[in-house]
Amino acid sequence: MRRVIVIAIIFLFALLPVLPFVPRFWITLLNTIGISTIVVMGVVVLTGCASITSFAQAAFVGVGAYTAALLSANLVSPWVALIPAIALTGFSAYLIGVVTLRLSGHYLALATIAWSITLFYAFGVSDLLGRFDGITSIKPVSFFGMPLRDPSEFYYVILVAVLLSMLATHNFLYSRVGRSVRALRGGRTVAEANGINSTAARQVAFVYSACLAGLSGWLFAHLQRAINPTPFGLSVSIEYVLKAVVGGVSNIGGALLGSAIVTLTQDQLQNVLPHVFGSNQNFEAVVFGIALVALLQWAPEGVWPSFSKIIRTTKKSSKKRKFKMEEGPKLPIAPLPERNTILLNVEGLSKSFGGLHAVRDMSLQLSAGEVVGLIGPNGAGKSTTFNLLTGVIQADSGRVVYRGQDISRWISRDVAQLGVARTFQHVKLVPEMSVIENVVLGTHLRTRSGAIRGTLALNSSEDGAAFAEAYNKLERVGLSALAYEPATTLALGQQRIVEVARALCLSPALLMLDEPAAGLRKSEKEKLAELLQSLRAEGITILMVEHDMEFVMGLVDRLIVMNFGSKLAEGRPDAIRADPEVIRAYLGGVT
Ligand SMILES: Nc1ncnc2c1ncn2[C@@H]1O[C@H](COP(=O)(O)OP(=O)(O)OP(=O)(O)O)[C@@H](O)[C@H]1O
Repeated sequence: MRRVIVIAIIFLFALLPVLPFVPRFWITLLNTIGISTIVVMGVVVLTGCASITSFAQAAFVGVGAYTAALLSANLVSPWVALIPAIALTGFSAYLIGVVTLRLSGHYLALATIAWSITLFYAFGVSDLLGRFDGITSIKPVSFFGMPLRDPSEFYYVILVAVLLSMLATHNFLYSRVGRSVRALRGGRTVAEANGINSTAARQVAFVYSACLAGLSGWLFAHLQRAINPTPFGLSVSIEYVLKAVVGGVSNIGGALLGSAIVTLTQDQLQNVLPHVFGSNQNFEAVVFGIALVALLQWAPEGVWPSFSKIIRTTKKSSKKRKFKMEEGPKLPIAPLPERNTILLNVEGLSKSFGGLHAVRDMSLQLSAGEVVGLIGPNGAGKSTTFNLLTGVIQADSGRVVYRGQDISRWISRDVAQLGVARTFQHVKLVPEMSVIENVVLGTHLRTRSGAIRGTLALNSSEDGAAFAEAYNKLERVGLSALAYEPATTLALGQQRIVEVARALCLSPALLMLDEPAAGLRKSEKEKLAELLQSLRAEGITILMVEHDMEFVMGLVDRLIVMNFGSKLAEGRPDAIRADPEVIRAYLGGVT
């Protein structure tokens, strides 16, 4: 049904230019909205998914437009110039990204402003690009020998470009690489812990959004057939961000909605206000600014969430994205180390924060296949030890050897590559993703599809296998019934178990669980204990921080007790329970 409605809407838009009662300026407005939607979709990918704010998008449109104008004027047909226009824009974004994406937050936003100004003046002072007068008489795009000079003819090129870029962006965002970009919304720590290179993911988002801007620039050049630097300046970049914010940065539909709302509102204000105020001053900018502030008060997440809610209510259905699962090619499984061999050897690990010794001269050893509990009072240094072992933070001194390899200076994603999976004390799920999408992030290192395969939807078999694996792990932890729910609607205890399922998707040899039983009910704890026992039986080594002594004592082979950053005691549960030092420091206060 949904497909029929979409096809009907596309058909209606395709008919517009030939309907006699449709005024010409509608087509002009729709062309503007279409060209802008493609750029704003890039802003959605950047800001809504990768948490990057860029004010350089108009400048990237300029790179695409000038490349198209130069190539088609001097050398080749406009169609042939399309690929270099997109590729050169993407490449310039890659170069800019290499030097700029190390920054984050407002420093990054400021850097993109600097790039925007730089490129604007580069266009304006270049003789090749016609300085501030620009390039005129750009060749029109031809279709089977017929030049598309009229905006109502070029409208179809824009319509197809908008539809294809929406489809491509959808494919991209729901592909393996797109998910790694969206995972950035959960923070870089969780992305890296699952083996995702968060810097590369940011770079991919930056290049992808620039490619969309390059396509938009190509369309702009051949629609206007004359370009100069003005539409590629900073104020236009700000307008693109504004459109994304108005529409809603978290959805592709928000790009279309935001572009349409802002473009149409600006147009109407320009028409109406001179009559109201009796003068041709720039009143629309003032009224538009006030309307925008009011809108953001009413809908801080943009218009799309309210809009989609209305559609869903009228359809009387709840929207839950399902994913194809394929039992065909299984994902690779890393062989487990031989039972009882030394898996992890930690010697003299220390870490201070300012003057605080969070971990002090900590040593421990894990053998393959055992379950070990790391316990101790609050602030004893357990989570810091976890972070040191998994490369989230670097130790001041000491050595970590995993399966014979010194990994003391390794970063998180490289440690994950060795089959070390973890959960977090403070749950780290990606809020914008469903439960199963969060879990499938754990398969990142066991899958290979790149951005191009994903964008062209050529990854369905591997993706299907990844989702089958994720569903399988959710079944294993008892949460498959909630697979398609938004992750953050689950109870906190269940969210912890989702993290366990995600960690299992990594096919780990060492599973490190930070307070997995916190927030669980008794029956849920029993199920978790059963799961951990079955993992032990399979040969997976488990290191677990836990405060629930009843849970931990019945499960572990060995306990390591920490206090004030150091190891206080180590031994079998019975011995630890009877240790007077441990009772004094910790167990005396724990029930
Ligand atoms: N990034 C940080 N910056 C500064 N201090 C930190 C940081 N991380 C941990 N600490 C401090 O290091 C000490 C050990 O913290 P840690 O979280 O490792 O303890 P813990 O044993 O896991 O405690 P809990 O059981 O309460 O989680 C605490 O005093 C904590 O405040």
